[in-house]
Amino acid sequence: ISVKLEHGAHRLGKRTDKPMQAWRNYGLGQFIHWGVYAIPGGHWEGQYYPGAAEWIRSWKGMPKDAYDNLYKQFNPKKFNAKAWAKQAGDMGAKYVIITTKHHDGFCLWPSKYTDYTVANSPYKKDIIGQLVEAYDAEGIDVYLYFSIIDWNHPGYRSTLKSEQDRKEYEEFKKFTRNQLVELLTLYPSTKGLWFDGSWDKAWTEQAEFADALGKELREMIPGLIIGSRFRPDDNGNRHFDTNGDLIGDYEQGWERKMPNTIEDTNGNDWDCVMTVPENQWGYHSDWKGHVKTTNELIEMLVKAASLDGNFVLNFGPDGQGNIRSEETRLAAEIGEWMKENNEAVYGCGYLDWEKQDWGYYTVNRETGKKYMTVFNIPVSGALRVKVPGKTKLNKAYLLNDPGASLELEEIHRNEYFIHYKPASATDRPFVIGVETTDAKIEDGHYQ
Ligand SMILES: C[C@@H]1N[C@@H](c2cn(-c3ccccc3)nn2)[C@H](O)[C@@H]1O
Repeated sequence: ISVKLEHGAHRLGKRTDKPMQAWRNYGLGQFIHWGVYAIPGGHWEGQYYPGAAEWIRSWKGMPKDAYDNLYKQFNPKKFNAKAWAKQAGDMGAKYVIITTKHHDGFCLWPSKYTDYTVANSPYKKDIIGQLVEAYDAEGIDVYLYFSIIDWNHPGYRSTLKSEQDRKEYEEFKKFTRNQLVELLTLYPSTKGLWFDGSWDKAWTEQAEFADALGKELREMIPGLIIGSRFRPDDNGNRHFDTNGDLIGDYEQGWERKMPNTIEDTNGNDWDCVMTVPENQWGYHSDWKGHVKTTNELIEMLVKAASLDGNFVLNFGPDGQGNIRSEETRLAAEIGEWMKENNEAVYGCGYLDWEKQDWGYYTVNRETGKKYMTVFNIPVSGALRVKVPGKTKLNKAYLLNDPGASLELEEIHRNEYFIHYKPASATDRPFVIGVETTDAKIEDGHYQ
């Protein structure tokens, strides 16, 4: 039985409107984490900060007032919004999520509700405005990242311990609402908001306020898309309310991790946001540990599409506004692969055929066309394909050579080998298109 909630999920089931259908079909997105944390880039006075670079203010090795004065040095002379948008377009990103304000509270737009903004830095100009314009011009939908946590605002609290806390937090709530209304007013082409830092206990007590705020924002921009990390329900639950229903338009639980099965996704829309190194969102000048390869990232992208999710790859520009060379190379190589294979990603989702070891199935939601993206070629060269009971596999072809059919061998009912040995050694995954029909027998009923 479900309990009555005033501020639980405001909708059950997947949204089917056009803006959400477009969201569902993006496949690949770009995350941009940029702010004053890019200036120290994970170091301070010669000391290496091992944590996530955008969190350096919370590090004991970083004096808070030193950090809070960094904005007086923020003057990214190399910043070129058009170049960033072009690079994202060439990579094949269909949407971008841009940090307007991270946990430190520094605003990349000229907010009139605080002095801690780019307008009061040597750079002066509106960064969000330039990025929105450039990405819109590139045909890449813009989503704005907004952190509820704001270490700069005097009224911010992680928990409310006293009446004084509550009083000051009321000012913080008004400020938060004002900044969000300001952002959607200044940048009305925004397609959605990606909230972060909403885990604090203080915020999870604000069900009524946050529910009303969400309604107000959705009224400002029809079709606005907001994930499950924005607001709590009556009992402080986030992502899923007390009845287990998703609070928001898609599940925002996959940060630096991915679901493995369709069951893991609870049948919801979802996005996975991913860093290139293990855990750096903002610019860190000295990446340590494993840096993901192009093939690893392509596999995450295709795996996400195969499980009805979007994959969002993070970029952390440096203090001058440069995109670093590792990210530039990844964007180019992913883009090269997408140019040839994006038919298996864009507009594609979960095909409920039995998962096989060679890789992932995706199916185009409009056309029903089915794709196999192969990462692991068996030593035999025989790709095993199990199809559902009523399905017959008629043809398999390389996406980049649709004319030539691959040799099919029926093993037994509903199971085939597609014989494939690459002509030359390939170091990238490749896509096989498959054509099927529902298997009927003479008298027209299914076997
Ligand atoms: C999208 C990413 N979310 C932010 C984050 C993640 N976390 C966090 C905090 C505690 C445990 C696990 C994750 N805190 N802030 C990161 O700073 C980045 O913005």
